[in-house]
Amino acid sequence: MAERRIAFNDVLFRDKVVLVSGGATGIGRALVWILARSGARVVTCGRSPDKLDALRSELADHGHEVLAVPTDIRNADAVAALFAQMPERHGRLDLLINNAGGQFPQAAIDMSANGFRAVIDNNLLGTWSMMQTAARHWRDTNTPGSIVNVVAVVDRGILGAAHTAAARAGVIYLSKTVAVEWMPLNIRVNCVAPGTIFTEGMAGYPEEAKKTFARSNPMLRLGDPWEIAEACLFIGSDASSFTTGEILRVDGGGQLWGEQWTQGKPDYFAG
Ligand SMILES: CCCCCCCCC/C=C/C(=O)SCCNC(=O)CCNC(=O)[C@H](O)C(C)(C)COP(=O)(O)OP(=O)(O)OC[C@H]1O[C@@H](n2cnc3c(N)ncnc32)[C@H](O)[C@@H]1OP(=O)(O)O
Ligand SMILES: NC(=O)C1=CN([C@@H]2O[C@H](COP(=O)(O)OP(=O)(O)OC[C@H]3O[C@@H](n4cnc5c(N)ncnc54)[C@H](OP(=O)(O)O)[C@@H]3O)[C@@H](O)[C@H]2O)C=CC1
Repeated sequence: MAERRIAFNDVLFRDKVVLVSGGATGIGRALVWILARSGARVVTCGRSPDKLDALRSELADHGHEVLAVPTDIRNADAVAALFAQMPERHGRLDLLINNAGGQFPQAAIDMSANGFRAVIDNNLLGTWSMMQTAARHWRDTNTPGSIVNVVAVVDRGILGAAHTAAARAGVIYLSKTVAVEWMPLNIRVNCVAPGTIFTEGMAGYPEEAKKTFARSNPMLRLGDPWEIAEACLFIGSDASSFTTGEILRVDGGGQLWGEQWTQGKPDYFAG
């Protein structure tokens, strides 16, 4: 990631301040790298301090300074404390990328109330807390802003992940709503919907399912975190100044062709 080619020029984010949630691994880590190399001042968060320390030192080895603050996005006080650090450190915020999130694969019929709620809490309520806190910051400082929410492709549901399908659909329609409500505040709100992307997050999925993931799109391959990061950069930056309320699917065409069973394909659908 220290060397990989970037599709955009290196002035697009020069001196911009960008907050990326969940930056220590996977798509978030690619985002932190690409933004740091594009001249942005990057702030990130995550629950695990160890993972954030590793990220910080990896970037420092290449001359990039990243502010990485242990924060659970489900905790409103922690989110407020995170935002309070930014003006102190960087003076402002230009872009928020809500990438933190996740779920576990399970048949909907077996989900416990608490398991369902945990995924809604993480992906819908946590993301909303970040969005609203950022919008209040931009309103109170009378400065423009941009939000990118990393969601998922929900057009055909997400088999074996009903809780996250519900949460992501919630984020998408929340985004469309505030894209209009917050335009008087000069805040753009867009979503990037990744298809199946090879990240550390895949560790929680059964081997039987992982073997079939490449057939979830007509490219017959998994996506790379860098491919999602570049899409987030495009839609979050001034390169997309006339775009708001949009969903950019980056899924190798998976919304058109392919099957994705997060727990393996049931016999009923085989053959
Ligand atoms: C986008 C789609 C692409 C799907 C497409 C497939 C492509 C795969 C590629 C990867 C896609 C990714 O999104 S990768 C991102 C993956 N990363 C993550 O998921 C990290 C973040 N996730 C999490 O932290 C957890 O999954 C989450 C549940 C949301 C939050 O955790 P908590 O600490 O709050 O949870 P806990 O307190 O431990 O548990 C709360 C309840 O959830 C239940 N629970 C927790 N894990 C469970 C499990 N594996 N199986 C059953 N049930 C589980 C517990 O039993 C509890 O219920 P009770 O027992 O009833 O109390
Ligand atoms: N990979 C894929 O195929 C797809 C991924 N996505 C979504 O893209 C995003 C990134 O996923 P990916 O990179 O694959 O997965 P990872 O598990 O690698 O990354 C998720 C990151 O979010 C952080 N995180 C999770 N919950 C919280 C929380 N409550 N507060 C703060 N940080 C949190 C994690 O760190 P920590 O555990 O330390 O908190 C972790 O670094 C997620 O929202 C994911 O669901 C969507 C579609 C497909």
